Amino acid sequence: MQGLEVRGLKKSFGGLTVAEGIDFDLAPGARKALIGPNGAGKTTFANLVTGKLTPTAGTIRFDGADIGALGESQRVKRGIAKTFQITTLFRSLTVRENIRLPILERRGHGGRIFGRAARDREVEAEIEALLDQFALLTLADRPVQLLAYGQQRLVELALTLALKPRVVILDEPAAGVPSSESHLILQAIERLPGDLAVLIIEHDMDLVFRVARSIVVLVNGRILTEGTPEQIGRDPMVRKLYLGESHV
Ligand SMILES: Nc1ncnc2c1ncn2[C@@H]1O[C@H](COP(=O)(O)OP(=O)(O)OP(=O)(O)O)[C@@H](O)[C@H]1O
Repeated sequence: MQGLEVRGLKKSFGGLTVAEGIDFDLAPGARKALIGPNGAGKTTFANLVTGKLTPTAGTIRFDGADIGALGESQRVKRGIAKTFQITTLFRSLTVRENIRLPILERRGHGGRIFGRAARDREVEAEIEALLDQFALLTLADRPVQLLAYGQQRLVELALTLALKPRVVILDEPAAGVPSSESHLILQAIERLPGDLAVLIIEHDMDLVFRVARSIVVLVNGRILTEGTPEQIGRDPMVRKLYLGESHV
């Protein structure tokens, strides 16, 4: 299968099992959300997929290949990326300078085929395209620390996309973003490449229901149910356990 294929995933910390029997698929072009109460195991699941954590049991395959033994940076090279956190941005550098860093990293600073000038032009063209995609062109030469919080989160997304991932995990992209800026996040997600597989972990149900075509509900480390937003919205168990009647 193309994309991500997780089977029987389990993670225990000592006697505490925080993921159990998780089967999960993410195909190219997917727009899937992972929701669940605090402590359900969402971040743990994301960290198992990126390789930050090692599973206790289970398999993770990408495009049919077992990637369970690969470390985090090897998985990034294969195309599996999780959003950068604002804390990883260089706050005194400009937006453009920040975006340049992962591009150079991805390209391995290599210049064996092209001359330096041609290579630089390619890098700058990539930066411009990302600035444009994330509506950051007018802010390109401003230090990140002077940007509004929602705009800083857009820079995070741009940095992640600079890695040219095929799977991207958006870990609470709207967390801390004031409602006056949340449309920026929604627009940015809507403008992600169509063939990119997107998994969004988010507590903001408005955002989840707008973006996701499929929603997975995690409770106590297990998948409770998976379905379309319409199915999840009217699932009585989900309403009772998590969403609360007022949300749907
Ligand atoms: N390194 C660790 N050692 C021990 N327990 C951990 C560790 N990391 C996470 N846990 C536990 O695993 C459970 C799941 O945590 P996790 O952060 O994955 O949940 P979550 O669904 O992402 O929660 P939230 O929505 O609050 O971010 C929690 O009970 C947490 O205390």
